[in-house]
Amino acid sequence: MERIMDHLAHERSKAQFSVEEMKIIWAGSLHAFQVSDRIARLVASDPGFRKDNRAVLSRKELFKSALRKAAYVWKRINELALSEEEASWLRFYVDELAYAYIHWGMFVPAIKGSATEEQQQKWLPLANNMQIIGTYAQTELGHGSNVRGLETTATFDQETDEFIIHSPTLTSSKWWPGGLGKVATHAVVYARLITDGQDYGVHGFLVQIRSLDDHFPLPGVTVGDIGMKFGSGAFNSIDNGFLRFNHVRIPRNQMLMKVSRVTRQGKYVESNVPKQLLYGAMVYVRQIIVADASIALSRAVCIATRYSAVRRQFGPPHEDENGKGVETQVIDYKTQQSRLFPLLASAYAFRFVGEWLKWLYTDLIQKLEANDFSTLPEAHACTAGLKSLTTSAAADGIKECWKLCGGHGYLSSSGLPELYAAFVPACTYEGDNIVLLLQVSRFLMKTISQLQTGKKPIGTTAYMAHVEHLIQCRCTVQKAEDWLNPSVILEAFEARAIRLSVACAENLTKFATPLQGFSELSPDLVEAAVAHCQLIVVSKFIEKLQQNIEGNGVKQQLETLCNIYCLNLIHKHLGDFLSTGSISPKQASLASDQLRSRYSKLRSNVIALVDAFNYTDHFLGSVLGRYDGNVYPKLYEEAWKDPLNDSIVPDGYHEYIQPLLKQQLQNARL
Ligand SMILES: CC(C)(COP(=O)(O)OP(=O)(O)OC[C@H]1O[C@@H](n2cnc3c(N)ncnc32)[C@H](O)[C@@H]1OP(=O)(O)O)[C@@H](O)C(=O)NCCC(=O)NCCSC(=O)/C=C/CC(=O)O
Ligand SMILES: Cc1cc2nc3c(=O)[nH]c(=O)nc-3n(C[C@H](O)[C@H](O)[C@H](O)COP(=O)(O)OP(=O)(O)OC[C@H]3O[C@@H](n4cnc5c(N)ncnc54)[C@H](O)[C@@H]3O)c2cc1C
Repeated sequence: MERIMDHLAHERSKAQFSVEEMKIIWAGSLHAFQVSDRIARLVASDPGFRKDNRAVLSRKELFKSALRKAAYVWKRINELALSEEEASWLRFYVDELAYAYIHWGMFVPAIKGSATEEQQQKWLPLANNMQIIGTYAQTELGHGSNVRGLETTATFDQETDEFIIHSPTLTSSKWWPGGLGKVATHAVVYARLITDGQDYGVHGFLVQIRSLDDHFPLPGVTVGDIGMKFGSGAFNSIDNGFLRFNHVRIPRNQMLMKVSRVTRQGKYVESNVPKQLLYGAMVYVRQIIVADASIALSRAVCIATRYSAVRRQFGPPHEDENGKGVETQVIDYKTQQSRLFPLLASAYAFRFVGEWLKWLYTDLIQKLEANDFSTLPEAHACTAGLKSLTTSAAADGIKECWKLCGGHGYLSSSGLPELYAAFVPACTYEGDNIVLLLQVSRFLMKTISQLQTGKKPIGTTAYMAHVEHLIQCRCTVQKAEDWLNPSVILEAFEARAIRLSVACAENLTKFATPLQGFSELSPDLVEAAVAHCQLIVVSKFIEKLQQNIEGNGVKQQLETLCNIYCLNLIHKHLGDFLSTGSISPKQASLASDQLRSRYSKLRSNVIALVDAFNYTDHFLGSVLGRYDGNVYPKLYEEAWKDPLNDSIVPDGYHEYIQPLLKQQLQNARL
């Protein structure tokens, strides 16, 4: 036991940089670090937030436990008079999915984004004080990605000045909204607005669904939970629900009227605000999900890295500090490094691109407030594309992390199965990842067609202004060290992205209609979108390194991580880089040489780099990822806690094992 604990301490002593300074870089600022650190410790030390028994609870127990915790969170927020920032850290570190997640994450943002000032004044205080609990009811049983295809209707009745909300078919039943099944009292419901016999398409409506007195569904409302979901724990603590309306009436002023409104006379009036703002809550949440992806991936990487330093298998005998022969740490296998270190680099890359996306979103909101809608298409493309790119990579990365931990990674007590089960639906919710990449490719094709009209591309597509150069330029790398030059890397990624996009644009002209072309070429369009989004991540990482980064050795570590992130992408997408002629086979081979050398450079710093995430053992929820590295005794202790070990002889022995053994013994004796 002592040896293992000493072992991680020894790893920490090898770090060539200031972990404390890196913690601040990871958190985003000294202030963010201090607040999050304080709240993380507060949660970890409060037995009311215990979560180590989640995997063995039944669905009903798990759900009730999540309700208890959500109520306790609210109590503590009020008792401690936490600020909004502190409260959101508290919810984050409690790490239990419950109705509050959708209430704060989507219901409140939907009201803020789509309701008029007057409506916000009425509804936001109710929501902010939890006098009502809300959900976001958009998806239907038959319609998820295709929002324009939603069937629920909201028909204006001029006589009573009300909308009649109705589910005309089974497929129009709302399906999936979180917190809807058993908890929410209100919902922002997306429905087709019909007035004067005309269908004006999908709009948002605020609908009360349960009584505030006895919690029963209101007349005309049928509501329930959609059933168990993938994995134990994870999303099963939340009541994703179904909802049907049978001619439910709501006052006209419960239509969210920022984008358009219906007058007392039933006239549909559009404002000067683009109708896409109705989808504003999705842009907001997609931006947050990018930050979530870096957190989910960094948690898994922290577990896999610490465990890889503790775990020893095979190898020439080494001597430990006491001169005793020991096996090789699995982290020293080059295969382990080539699977793990790019994930560590990705966690940092996603953190920084998430930071930038938050800035882009804040900038968008400021512009929208000033009636400047010019950056909305780019913000939509960036949030959609980066949500897709980072969640797919993080979900795959978490899965890889459990494999990196071998058999023990498959144990619930490793924390990895639940982390994976809780995170993998991020590839689907808030927009299926492929559907979102197709949105990016549409934006790219539009940008390319506008180049011919002389329109100057801006923001993340600014590189397209250099199309003539990027189409014919040759990568200048001649030796492995040349791959450490950020401008060389950037140009290779720009060349690959633009060449894939231009090839798609040219191929699209060969089809009878754009629709047919988009359909036939959609796999290529998705690849072009991925290349563009990877370029954004690469360029934002490089930009981060150009900032003033303080702390002994911190910048050097970030440079190595950035090199690994970029070179590993080249290695993974070599087909694209070679087929577009963005680099040559010889240069690809030099990139691999450089990548191997970066792994060796990073090796002694990896434990400190995951320590910089500053995750408490409570938040990590993993025996394998414990800070002290004391894995084996704790695994043994955890095994004893399983309910199956409550009794020596298992329940069922007398019914099923004993008679079987007896029968077989008798048969043998005959
Ligand atoms: C697939 C989508 C994006 C739209 O497809 P489509 O029908 O082709 O286009 P539209 O006619 O709707 O759009 C016209 C125009 O607007 C652009 N646009 C689309 N969305 C946005 C947006 N959010 N912001 C700004 N602009 C937008 C679009 O690109 C078109 O531009 P053009 O210039 O080409 O005309 C859409 O239907 C969609 O978003 N589908 C995904 C559905 C989804 O994400 N649902 C989320 C439900 S809530 C949820 O999942 C909650 C989960 C819980 C949790 O978060 O934990
Ligand atoms: C855990 C979880 C929580 C959720 N919470 C909510 C919530 O709170 N509120 C809410 O309203 N919704 C919620 N959803 C629903 C979610 O938003 C939808 O599942 C999502 O938008 C995808 O839609 P879908 O499930 O209908 O998939 P589909 O659109 O049916 O996708 C199925 C397949 O078809 C492919 N596909 C679809 N369209 C195209 C296309 N045009 N081109 C190429 N391929 C295509 C997809 O790539 C996918 O492979 C939640 C979902 C999950 C899993």
